Amino acid sequence: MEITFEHVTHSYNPNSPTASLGLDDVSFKIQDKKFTAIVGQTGSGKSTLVRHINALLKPTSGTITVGDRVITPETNNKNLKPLRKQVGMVFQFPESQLFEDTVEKDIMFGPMNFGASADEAEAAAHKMIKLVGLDESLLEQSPFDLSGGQMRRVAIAGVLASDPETIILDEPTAGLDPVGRQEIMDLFKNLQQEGKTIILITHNMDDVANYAEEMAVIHRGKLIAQGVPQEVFNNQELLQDDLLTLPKSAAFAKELTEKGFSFEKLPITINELGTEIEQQLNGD
Ligand SMILES: Nc1ncnc2c1ncn2[C@@H]1O[C@H](COP(=O)(O)OP(=O)(O)OP(=O)(O)O)[C@@H](O)[C@H]1O
Repeated sequence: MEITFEHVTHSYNPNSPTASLGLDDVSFKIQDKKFTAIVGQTGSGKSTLVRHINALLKPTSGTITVGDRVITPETNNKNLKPLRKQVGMVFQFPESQLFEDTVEKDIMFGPMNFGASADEAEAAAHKMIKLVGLDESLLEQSPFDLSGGQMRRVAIAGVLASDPETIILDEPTAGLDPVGRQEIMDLFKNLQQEGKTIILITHNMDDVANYAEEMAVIHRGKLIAQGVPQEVFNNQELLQDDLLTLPKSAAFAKELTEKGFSFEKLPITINELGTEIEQQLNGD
């Protein structure tokens, strides 16, 4: 689904002395079936931004269009189920939202809430537990007997079980070990290749470089850059003003420029870096 923000401003506690601006006149498009990363410093407004996509937050002014649904300041909370089914959200530390006494019931909760029969929801639980790399035997266990990484996967399976068209991931791999992180990121990439729209909030620039096709940079509630990662990570103004950190490969390439290498554009992945170095050593 294409998602369009038009002049979206969000003020927390408007008309009160504690009012704070979460988003400030943001306009941009998130393309259908693409993998888009949202980056920015802590407190820049990333979570505020994505919470408008399934109307968990309403704009103070402006509109958000999600497929054929338009969200405005007047949107009320009735009839949001179709939107919430279309747009699945994996929150930060989603395992904190597990609450049923078995893993199976936890994964079945979403689909049943959206109208699936118990049989359909059970079939979805069996499919999703395998998809997130866990053994089906865990379905009968209490989610609270699992490791942190397993709980995280169960929570993700619960969101996927409703088969949302768009999946929003708010730092889904925070606190996971590198192998677990890569497995989860590969899962999201596979889902995107199967036709889902993926929106990822992350502080990990290597994940952006390796997985995202588009990225948006938020700073103090404003959208300050958007484009393909290779272009955005080569935006000198953002780098000079410390509004963006570089992926490891690009940072390493930058250091190599002091050792006689030169790059027309900083390579952002290890593969690109390897190819560039090889060509330069061979004098190509
Ligand atoms: N419920 C709230 N009430 C008041 N202000 C809030 C609330 N939630 C967020 N804010 C403020 O809105 C701004 C944006 O916060 P937001 O959580 O969207 O940032 P973020 O980029 O997701 O941060 P992080 O990377 O730390 O998760 C911050 O100044 C924050 O203090």
